[in-house]
Order: sequence, then structure tokens, then C-alpha cells
Amino acid sequence: MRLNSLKVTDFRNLESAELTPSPVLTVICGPNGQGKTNLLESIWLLTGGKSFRGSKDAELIRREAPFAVLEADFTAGDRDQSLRLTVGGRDTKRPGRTARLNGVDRGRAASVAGTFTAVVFDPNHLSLVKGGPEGRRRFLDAALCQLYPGYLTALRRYARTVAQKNALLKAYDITPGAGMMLDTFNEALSVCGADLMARRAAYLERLAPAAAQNYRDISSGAETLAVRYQPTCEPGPAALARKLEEVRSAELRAGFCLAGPHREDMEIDIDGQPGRIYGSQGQQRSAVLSLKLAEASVAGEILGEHPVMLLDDVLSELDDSRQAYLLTRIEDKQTFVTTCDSAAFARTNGKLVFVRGGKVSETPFEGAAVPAAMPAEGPDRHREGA
Ligand SMILES: Nc1ncnc2c1ncn2[C@@H]1O[C@H](COP(=O)(O)OP(=O)(O)OP(=O)(O)O)[C@@H](O)[C@H]1O
Repeated sequence: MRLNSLKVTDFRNLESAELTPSPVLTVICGPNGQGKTNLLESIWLLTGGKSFRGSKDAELIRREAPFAVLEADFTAGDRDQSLRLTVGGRDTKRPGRTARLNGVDRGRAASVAGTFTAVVFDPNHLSLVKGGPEGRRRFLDAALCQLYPGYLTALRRYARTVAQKNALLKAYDITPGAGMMLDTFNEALSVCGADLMARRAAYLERLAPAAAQNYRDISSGAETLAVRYQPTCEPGPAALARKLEEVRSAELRAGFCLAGPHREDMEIDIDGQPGRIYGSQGQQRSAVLSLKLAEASVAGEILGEHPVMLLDDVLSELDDSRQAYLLTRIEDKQTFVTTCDSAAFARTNGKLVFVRGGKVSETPFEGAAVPAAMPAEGPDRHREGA
């Protein structure tokens, strides 16, 4: 997957901006609060997904403007395509996000999901290592939903059944025929739960070695990362049914469902120790980054098209050699990195793009600090065509 050009109008603080990225690495530089993440977010929205910042559509439109427009040319497989995404305000004829793909009106932006694909790292993803199991389950489920359309349906069915079972457990003593109803719920949960577990296990079997390799590369072989699935029980509906039977009386006491995919976790060890407890900030960041890069490569293997990588503020807390890995060794996947670290500008062999006050330029803004080590603009600075 390759983004060839992007035109942004009235999106957040980007009144009118154009970007011609490198096919490999583009480093988006600028001080805090200038619009770097906004530019990255605009690329992400081309996927048809919601903002990775959890923002509402109306917040995406430049203040006082009626709507925002994103126009992109990209290559998927061997095919050049164009996508126009409009974010309409409440007062416009078409509020919300709508899309035109190759000149054809496709209605809601979500309908183009899967056409332009990207994986994003933003600092909130650090909770993948630092936070509780829920975030790790969400990571797994979000990745699986992208890969297998049926997964979302199965997940929703499972969540609905868990909610119904929880309601029953809470009112167990006053519900006629509660025992039989509980059996029925457990039977349904063991079938659809085992299905989700099988998908998660198969996905992690591919993700874990890829993430471990990425971590070795980022840390120059100095440290290891191990990612392990912690399933609720052995695979298969029969094992899950047995597990649900085992916890039956505990569930009756607790008043909610205690076993199944909604209680699982994924263990993330750095150098043999739980990363959540013992990992340093830089190690935790490297671990999340390794997982995100692995998510993209597994998606690339399964879907036959490597997603574009969007790495927001990924360099902070990383030492020089880890930064160098990101700034110079990304070789064949299109990647965008934002940074406000002016020293990073000098070290990259990617294409530099400068953002200042909502304006985007391929040359530094007047008065901007540019390190002396930075060589003059020239074709060998960029790895285009690499
Ligand atoms: N809807 C909007 N209309 C106008 N400006 C907006 C809108 N939404 C956000 N902004 C502005 O965008 C700016 C923030 O941009 P962005 O988040 O891209 O910063 P950044 O360059 O990534 O900074 P940092 O390095 O601190 O992460 C803020 O000044 C904010 O006021």
C-alpha cells in the first residue's frame, strides 16, 4: 500500500496543505502543537476508520469552516486509486464522513474500509504494555476484525450472550428455570467463545515471532520480547464448556461470568520479566512499537498488501540507536514518523516534511532551527525508489 499524494483542506488546523510522501520513509517534523499529528490523522482517516484520537467528526473540521476535505492518490497492489473523503459539519447537507472512491460516491466513509489500509502507533497505545488486560484484548480483537470480517459478528454475538448470562446470574434466585437457562447460555458461550479463542491463538502464533524479531532489531539484539497468549482454558468448545462448569458456583456467588475470551490476557515479557511491571519507558515503547510493526506485517502477509505505517511521536524516550533504527532502517514499507526532536532531522535518510502553524512544506520554515549537520537538499537525502 502506498500513499502517493494527499491534499488536505480545512482539516483541524490544516487550512490548505499538500503532501507528496516518500514511498518509503517520511519524517514529519515541527515544534509542538503545529499540526503534525493532524496530518497523520488525516492519512489514517483514509482507512475509513474513526479517528485514532477518539475525536468526534465535528472536531475534525477546522474551526469556523463548514466541512473538511481529504483527497488522496494511492496505489494498492498494482492499481492506482483516488479517494476523496469529506467530513461535513452538522449544518451541511451531508454531515459526518462520506467517501468517493475513484470518482464514485460510496456514501459513508466506513464503506471504503479495507481499500486503503494503515496501522497507527500513537502514545496512547503504550497502555498495551502498561495497562490492564482489556486494552490487550482490544488490540487483538481490533486486529482480527480487520483481517476476518466474520470475527466482528462472532465477537458481538459472544458479548451479547455474556451480557445476558450476567443478567441471569444477578437475578438467578428469582428467575424460574434459571438452572436450565444457565446451561443454555454456557453451551452457546462455549461454541462461540472457542471460535474466538482459536482465532486469537492462531493470530498470536504469527504475531509473537514477528514482534520478537522487531524488538531484537530495535534493541540491536540486546534484549528480548516474548508475547504469549494466556487463554482461559485448553482449545475447543468441550474444554471451554468444562471450564464454565468448573466456575459455575463461583459465578453464582460473584454474579457475573468468570471464564471465557472476555477474561483472557496476553503476557508481554521483556528480557524474561513482565514488561508492565519491570519495563522502562523506552523498553515499553519499544515493545508496543514492535507489536504494531508486527501487526502491520501479519496483515500484509494475510491480506497480500502491507499497510502504511503511521508512527506518532514514537521517538521520545528511545535512545539514539533505537531512534536510528526507525529513522534509517525502514526499507520497503511506507512509513510516516512525526517528531519534534530537531536532532532527529539530521539523522534520517527519509524525506523531511516540515509543519508549522498548520502549513506543510518540504523546506524548513524561515527562522526554524535546522541542525548544522543536516546536508543540503538533494536527491540522495531521500530514499525514493529504494
Ligand atoms: N478543529 C480544529 N480547528 C482548528 N485547529 C485545531 C482543531 N483541532 C485541533 N486544532 C489545533 O491543532 C493543534 C494541534 O495539532 P497537533 O495535535 O497535530 O500537534 P502536533 O504538531 O502533533 O504537536 P505535538 O508535537 O505536541 O504532538 C492545536 O493548536 C489545536 O488547537
